[in-house]
Amino acid sequence: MFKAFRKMTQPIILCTGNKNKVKEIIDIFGEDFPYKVENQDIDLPEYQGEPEDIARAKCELAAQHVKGPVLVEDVSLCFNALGGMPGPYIKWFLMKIGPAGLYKMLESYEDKTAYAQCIFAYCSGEKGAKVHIFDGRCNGTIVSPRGPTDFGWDPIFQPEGYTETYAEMNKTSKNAISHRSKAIAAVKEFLLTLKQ
Ligand SMILES: O=c1nc[nH]c2c1ncn2[C@H]1C[C@H](O)[C@@H](COP(=O)(O)OP(=O)(O)OP(=O)(O)O)O1
Ligand SMILES: [Mg+2]
Repeated sequence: MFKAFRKMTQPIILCTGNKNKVKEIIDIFGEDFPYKVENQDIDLPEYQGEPEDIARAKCELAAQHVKGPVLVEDVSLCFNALGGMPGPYIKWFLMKIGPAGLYKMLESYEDKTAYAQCIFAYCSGEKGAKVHIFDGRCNGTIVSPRGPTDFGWDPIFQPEGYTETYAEMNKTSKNAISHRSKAIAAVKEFLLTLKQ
């Protein structure tokens, strides 16, 4: 079946400055993924707005810069009690108040549910090429921080149906159910069926 695919000669450039993302993305694509994916740490400005529009704009900037196939992703952490905030602004909240501060934000609310959202955007980089969007979500609860603190808000996000936070889970378990893996499943399907 794989003979039907022609490997792209040009690598897909994954534009992100986040090394933890790169590791998870490469692991989730897996070894049998027939495209070469290379990371470029390009600091792309992020617009304000809806998550999909942010990812789209980020992808357009990446494509202009790389002038070839690009993949970007934008992650939101949305608290249901707060109408989806911090959402795409989670990075700045995390930087200013940390995971424990984020948990405290929900102190006066009974509803501690949240969802993690990962939006991938792909563009071939050809003139006038459109941006393709892929959305992956994982529902969960915001809890007092537990587990290693090496990746963002992982210590406060406990996915639905699990007793461990993302941070406490081993990487294989997180990658099997995460917002990121759901979005990547859609990216993979699209790229594997791309007519070349
Ligand atoms: O699976 C995750 N588990 C825990 N934390 C995570 C995850 N994925 C992203 N994060 C953090 C990184 C950043 O603080 C914010 C998203 O912001 P976001 O703009 O998408 O990431 P970023 O600026 O680090 O990298 P990029 O260069 O791809 O924009 O949530
Ligand atoms: Mg960013």
